[in-house]
Amino acid sequence: MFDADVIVIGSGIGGLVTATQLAAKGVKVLVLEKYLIPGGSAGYFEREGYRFDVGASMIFGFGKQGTTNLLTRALDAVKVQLETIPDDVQIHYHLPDRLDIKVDRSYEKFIQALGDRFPHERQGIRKFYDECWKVFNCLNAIELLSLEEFRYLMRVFFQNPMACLGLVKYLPQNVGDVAKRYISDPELLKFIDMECYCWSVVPADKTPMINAGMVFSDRHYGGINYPKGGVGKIAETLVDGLEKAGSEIRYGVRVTQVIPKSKAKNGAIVVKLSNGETLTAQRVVSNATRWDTFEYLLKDETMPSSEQRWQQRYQKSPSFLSLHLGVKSEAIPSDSACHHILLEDWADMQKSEGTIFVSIPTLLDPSLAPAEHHIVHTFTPSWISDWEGLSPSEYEHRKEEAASKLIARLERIFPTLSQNLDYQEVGTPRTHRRFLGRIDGTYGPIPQRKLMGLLGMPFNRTSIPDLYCVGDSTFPGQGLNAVAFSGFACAHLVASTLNL
Ligand SMILES: NC(=O)c1ccc[n+]([C@@H]2O[C@H](COP(=O)([O-])OP(=O)(O)OC[C@H]3O[C@@H](n4cnc5c(N)ncnc54)[C@H](O)[C@@H]3O)[C@@H](O)[C@H]2O)c1
Ligand SMILES: CC(C)=CCC/C(C)=C/C=C/C(C)=C/C=C/C(C)=C/C=C/C=C(C)/C=C/C=C(C)/C=C/C=C(\C)CCC=C(C)C
Repeated sequence: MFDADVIVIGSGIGGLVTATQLAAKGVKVLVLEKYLIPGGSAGYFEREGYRFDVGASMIFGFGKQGTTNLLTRALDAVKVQLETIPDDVQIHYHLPDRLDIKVDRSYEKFIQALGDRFPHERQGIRKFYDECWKVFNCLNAIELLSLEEFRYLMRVFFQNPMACLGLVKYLPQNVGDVAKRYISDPELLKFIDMECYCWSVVPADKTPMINAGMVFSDRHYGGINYPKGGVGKIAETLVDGLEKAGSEIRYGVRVTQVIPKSKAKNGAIVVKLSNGETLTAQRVVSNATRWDTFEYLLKDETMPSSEQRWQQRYQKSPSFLSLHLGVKSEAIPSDSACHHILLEDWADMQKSEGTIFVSIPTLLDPSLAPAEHHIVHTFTPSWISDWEGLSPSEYEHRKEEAASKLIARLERIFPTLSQNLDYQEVGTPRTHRRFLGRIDGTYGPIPQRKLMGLLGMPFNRTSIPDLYCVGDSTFPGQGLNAVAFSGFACAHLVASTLNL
């Protein structure tokens, strides 16, 4: 029986980065995953020769230089590598009033294209995106570890005081306020809203400036890079590294309860499994969302007041309705971009099934589909409430109906899509809840109202002794590179409590 120092509940990228970072420091880690494969939202499934990504598809963090390339660094730490394929265009936007913009990997090309569409705002566009670079340059100049660890804060401040002061300045700011300082055209401000919404699922005035600095700059610096073999390879490769470093992962193991050490007989924090087993460790890290951790795994405890306050500040974002399509290659011109955003009416941007996201990873890695075929992974925000209380036949009918509507809308970009369908599978918020173990299938926390940037996001420590949280409901929020940061920070903090 493996005697672990640290137990990590869940093998999402947040959990796996925590586990591998600790394992690289010589800690014995046991990861418990309820599903059959690792990765969570960055997992995959296979059907009829297609390998579909379940969620994450546009991957930041695989750059080669600086300090913000956290996925590259996480793999390097446990001596494993992954081949990636550079994506030349981050997103091709198809927006109302024929606003058609490609975000090129080259910053200058992107700024030129946006300026051509809004010539009267050329200067404002440059100033706004240049300010995002200031945030990124501060982040990319410092070692990225736990902001809860005082010695690190002192060290990083003395090593690079200007970068730290820059970050302190931007931590309480939101994108909307910065954009409005430079830009006044209402249509361009809507475009900036969409630039934020498509990864933060909130408009610019609720999106933290630190996160935008990462996304709007890193796409031109390290770039968007797709892992060869599919997004699932990231988690699989991290698991290889974890095992090489002497730690373990168990699959098909659902944690049902965490018992704080004050209630446990031997004074150590306890984890109970659905098969009746109980395990103890010196520290436990939960990669389940904070809602799942405090409302389900700690259901017998009074909710700590810090968590109650967090729940008042943040709400669950919608989940997604996902359409996994296999299509004949005739439907997709070979010079298409891999990622697209489609919206016909600005009033619908935040509505359920309003904005459509598209990812066609086979344009970068054809091995994910049978020869002469593509994957068209299409998703759109959708609330769990729209899918509950239905009979099995109503549920199936609602899925069919939603899929047909999405396909019809997508024909604005790919006019022969419906004629070329080969495979179709629909995932709903219920699917995300069931397979990813995420409450209501949520994509993560979003501010209830306009907040001060990232200041309200909790870090990794919780008020339950020896229990830590990692993943997208901890600082700095959603995104694989963001949860990788949360994993680096969590492992650093846990290691410091173990005097490593
Ligand atoms: N880039 C993109 O295109 C994109 C798209 C969708 C999602 N994402 C990102 O994916 C990230 C998700 O990462 P994450 O690390 O927060 O977590 P995650 O939700 O991906 O992983 C959590 C893991 O914990 C497991 N788990 C949950 N409860 C459990 C229990 N009780 N017992 C055992 N296992 C349990 C789940 O099965 C899952 O594997 C998010 O940041 C999200 O933004 C990115
Ligand atoms: C000492 C003193 C005085 C002071 C100090 C200060 C400091 C140091 C501070 C610091 C800070 C920090 C470090 C911070 C950090 C941050 C980070 C890292 C962040 C990150 C972020 C990232 C992100 C946000 C990302 C994201 C992404 C995403 C979400 C994506 C998504 C996508 C999707 C959904 C999609 C899609 C689309 C299509 C398909 C089209």
